[in-house]
Amino acid sequence: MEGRIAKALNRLPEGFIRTFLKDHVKYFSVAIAVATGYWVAKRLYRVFLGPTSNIPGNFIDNFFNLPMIYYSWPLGTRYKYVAGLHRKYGSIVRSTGRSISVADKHMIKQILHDDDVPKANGYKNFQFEGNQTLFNTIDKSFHKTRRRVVSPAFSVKSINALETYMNAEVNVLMDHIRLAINTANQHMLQTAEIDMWKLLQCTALDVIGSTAFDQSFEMVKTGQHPLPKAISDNLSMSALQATTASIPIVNRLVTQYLKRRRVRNIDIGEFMISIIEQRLKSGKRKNDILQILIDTQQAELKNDRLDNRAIIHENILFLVAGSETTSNTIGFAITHLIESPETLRLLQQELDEAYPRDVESVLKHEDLKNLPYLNGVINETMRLKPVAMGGLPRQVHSDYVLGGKYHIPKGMLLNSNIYCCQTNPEYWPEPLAFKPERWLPGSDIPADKDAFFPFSSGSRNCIGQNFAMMEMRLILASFVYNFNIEPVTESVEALKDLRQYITYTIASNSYKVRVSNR
Ligand code: HEM
Repeated sequence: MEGRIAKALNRLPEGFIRTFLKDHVKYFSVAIAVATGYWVAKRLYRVFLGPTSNIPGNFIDNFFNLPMIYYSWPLGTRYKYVAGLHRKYGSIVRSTGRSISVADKHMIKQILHDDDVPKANGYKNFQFEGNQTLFNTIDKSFHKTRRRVVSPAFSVKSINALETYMNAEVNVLMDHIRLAINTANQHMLQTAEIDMWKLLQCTALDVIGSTAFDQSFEMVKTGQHPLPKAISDNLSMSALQATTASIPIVNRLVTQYLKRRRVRNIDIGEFMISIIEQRLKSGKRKNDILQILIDTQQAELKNDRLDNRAIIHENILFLVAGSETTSNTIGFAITHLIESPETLRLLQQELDEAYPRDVESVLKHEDLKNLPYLNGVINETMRLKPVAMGGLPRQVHSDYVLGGKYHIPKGMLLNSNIYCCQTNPEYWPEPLAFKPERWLPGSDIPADKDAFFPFSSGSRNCIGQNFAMMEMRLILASFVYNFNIEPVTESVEALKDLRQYITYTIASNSYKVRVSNR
């Protein structure tokens, strides 16, 4: 060792430093050996003797604590790696030196619900220009107030008032598909090929535009609008920022690049402020989410008022949180129905019984919400394809005991892995099979509702879940009620590459189907 260090020092340029180091090469070697020994011992201690050593995991991961990007390559595939660890080691695993993944239903309930462990610091990466929102804040007291103020917009009464807006957009989608079929028929084709994945994304954006501020983006009709594009650019950049968080130099470069890009994306703020100003100037009241947020400005308590900036950022959040989440879930439901034609037949049968085909009728949420098979299809899709496939990261700010026996040191991440819990064979017979009948009353293989967290749980659960369920029921039911659906060969291939970027999705962002009128 000493000889090797001496040789290496010979390569340094002549001068004081080289002479000094060469004169003291012995001490220098000892210092390096001590530092390396300490580093190795510390890591070995963490793996074999430290407080989390009773939690199994991969030795290399825990010893080196490699940056997250290492496990996330190709981008968006980290969830597969962690699922593999759960398959190998069980319901609780160390997924890196600093992070623990949990797929045990009792422990997830403890983390998210009972102890309400705070969101991980990484959520700050999603704060556009430092603005806190319901989703990205890690400050509990900010969250408590903001949630109380925003909640009326998502009450059952408010959501019911949004059905008209949603139905208008669903009709646009149905007309669009009928037109595609008519055009195909004119060309002597019996079915039309449509990219359902993209169409659903467009529909979800139109729905959120109309319900949030009474302004459809007309994405289904025109295929584009600058606002969703600017928001999705910002979001994918934030994801990159989060993934590089543990490599400070790369993270700093990414952050600087983002700042420049965001300045170019200034139109987001301008677009939103003009909508708010138009609303205030017109003096007309609407039934949308924006109206409820604007109304808070008359609240008695100062803390309960949302200024324009807060309204803008919460609305941007709804656009992000409320679009691909629902569209991808409906999209995945369609992929499952196509893969299993009997489930599609049963769903169509249920809808036909509710709305006999010889009577012209409009599908209403009041009826749809009580259709057991429709709800079974949606729940089963969210079980196997949860939006938050990668889990829900929380961070303990003081030493913490999980499940009565795991000692988690301050600063560690606890990731509630809802996918691995929702496919945990301890709770779900035939865990990977798509079986909507699990959710029917009296089923032989009843769903374990305590092991089902698609909308999370506790104070940070999804505020938009009633909204999402209404939208998903309306769109999915209308689609399968009106059309026959068949797969396209390339789409079967597309399903082989699924990724978790922000939400769980198909890597090619495309899923084509053949449709004809029923
Ligand atoms: C299938 C549809 C949806 C699913 C599966 C879903 C799932 C989730 C999950 C798992 C969380 C917790 C995230 C975390 O802890 O990191 C969440 C939070 C949130 N979601 Fe959803 N979501 C859906 C649709 C929506 C819609 C339609 C909206 C709004 C229009 C929405 C708005 C929000 C907001 C604002 C939060 C943050 C709530 C808080 O921290 O107080 N979501 N969602």
